[in-house]
Amino acid sequence: MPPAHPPRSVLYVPGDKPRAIDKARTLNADAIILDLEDAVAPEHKSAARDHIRHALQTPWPVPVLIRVNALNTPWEHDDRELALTAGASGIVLPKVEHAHDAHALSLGLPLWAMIETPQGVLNAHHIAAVPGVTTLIVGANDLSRALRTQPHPDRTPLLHALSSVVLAARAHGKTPLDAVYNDIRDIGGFTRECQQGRALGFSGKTLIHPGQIDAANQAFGVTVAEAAEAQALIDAWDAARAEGKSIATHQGALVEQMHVDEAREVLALYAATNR
Ligand SMILES: CC(C)(COP(=O)(O)OP(=O)(O)OC[C@H]1O[C@@H](n2cnc3c(N)ncnc32)[C@H](O)[C@@H]1OP(=O)(O)O)[C@@H](O)C(=O)NCCC(=O)NCCSC(=O)C[C@H](O)C(=O)O
Ligand SMILES: [Mg+2]
Repeated sequence: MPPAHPPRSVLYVPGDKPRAIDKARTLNADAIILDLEDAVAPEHKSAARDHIRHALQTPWPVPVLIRVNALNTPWEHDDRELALTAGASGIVLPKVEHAHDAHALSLGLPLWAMIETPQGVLNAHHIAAVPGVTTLIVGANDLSRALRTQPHPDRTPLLHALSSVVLAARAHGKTPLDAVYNDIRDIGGFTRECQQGRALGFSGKTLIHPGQIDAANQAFGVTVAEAAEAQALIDAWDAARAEGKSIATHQGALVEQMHVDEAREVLALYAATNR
């Protein structure tokens, strides 16, 4: 199922936890990633594939993707076969480092490439340019480890990488999704990180627990007040244009065509997420 709008909230669900998979069906995340990689121990990979195949036999209300194991792992062949035949909405490929990695998993399905290594960040522009790649996801756990950064509440050590991923995705019209927040008890910290991610230009956030969904939907969504403000700006523009003016002001600020386009996008996201 194609997403109606860029996903605000994308929940990882371990492929070897059928109870969590069943629960995910009832949650209000905008998309689901059924995981075969880091959430699943090697001895559970095979059972996880069976659970995922079974889960995809019944329709889902939102797009469901499969995160396969990285290229050149012992699971690559079986994961690829599942990805090709299970009926997923797309494939999430971890540890993409080069454009040819994305080409290697070109299965005719939308590919969400995880940028979670230094090489991946440096090559994000080339990865985002691959036609089948629709989305870039930051994997901050792997990236922090590879960069030897220290945890920081404002993610200062990762800011360059985070912005590089946004830049690469936006340059190619692809969707950038922010990394997971590991402390499932700390909704305040999670909400602040969502707000930071939105400010940096991400469209949404990847999640690990149902308790994170509402905060992500709110942070990356449009409030009633934001929608009203967008409409007021458009009204000011329309009034100015009706008077033959080329530009307008709204509440003392300059309004040009790009602000109107932005306001229309805000209204479109509001409409798509408030049906
Ligand atoms: C982190 C968890 C292991 C915590 O699990 P648990 O202790 O069971 O949490 P709760 O008791 O609070 O769970 C309450 C109910 O919610 C269900 N649940 C929990 N998590 C999920 C989920 N992700 N999807 C669907 N449902 C979920 C529980 O089953 C309970 O249900 P019920 O019993 O019916 O009431 C756990 O949350 C978890 O496993 N999360 C996902 C971890 C994961 O997927 N990790 C891999 C992706 S993140 C990653 O790899 C990062 C990236 O690559 C990087 O490098 O940064
Ligand atoms: Mg990772």
